[in-house]
Amino acid sequence: IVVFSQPFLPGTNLQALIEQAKRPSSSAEIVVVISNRPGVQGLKRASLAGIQTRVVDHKLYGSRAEFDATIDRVLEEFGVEMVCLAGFMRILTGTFVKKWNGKLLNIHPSLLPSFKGVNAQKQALQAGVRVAGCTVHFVAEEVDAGAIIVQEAVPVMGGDTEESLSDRIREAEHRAFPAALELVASGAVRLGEDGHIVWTSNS
Ligand SMILES: Nc1nc2ccc(CNc3ccc(C(=O)NCCCC(=O)O)cc3)cc2c(=O)[nH]1
Repeated sequence: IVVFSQPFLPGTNLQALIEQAKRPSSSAEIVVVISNRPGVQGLKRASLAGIQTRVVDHKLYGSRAEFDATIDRVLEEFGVEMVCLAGFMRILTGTFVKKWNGKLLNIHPSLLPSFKGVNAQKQALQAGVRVAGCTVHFVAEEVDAGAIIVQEAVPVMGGDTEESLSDRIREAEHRAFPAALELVASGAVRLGEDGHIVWTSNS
């Protein structure tokens, strides 16, 4: 699998995936970590774990299509079969998403379909919900609308701030993303032709 990360994020979702893929029982192996910016925490974490890294700086490309095509070339170079987006905040083109349909996972810090887009935790607080959480989904062309693989709920506590709620959701993310990685890498779950999740019978 490969993971994309973003500079200001601590790369803790990537770290959770690195630790999961290291388990002997894991069906996954992280072969490369790609970042769209140099010098990010995720690249350091990957190197520490002995995983190859690449930087594809989106600012060097004239279009999204060229940026995505370069990422696709790196994925093919490493023989990647599945991609995990961890803090990757660039919207991917339809061409890329179609090619990797059913192989591209993303984690979002809300119980989709509620609170799509950026600052989902803040949206939850402003909506006054008492239950929040995270969602791992297959990436579809429409942002944050792909088929849901795993969700985990967390309580919203009185006095919660965007930071305290984000920290609680992040703990859930570190369980949900590795769980989803295994479900898809092991073949227990796949994306059906109709765009819905298919659970293999013996799972
Ligand atoms: N086509 C497709 N691509 C994605 C790329 C990243 C993520 C991660 N979650 C994301 C959700 C939202 C955004 C967003 O709105 N960023 C501000 C605009 C940045 C830009 O101009 O690129 C980015 C990533 C999800 C998707 C997705 O659901 N579908």
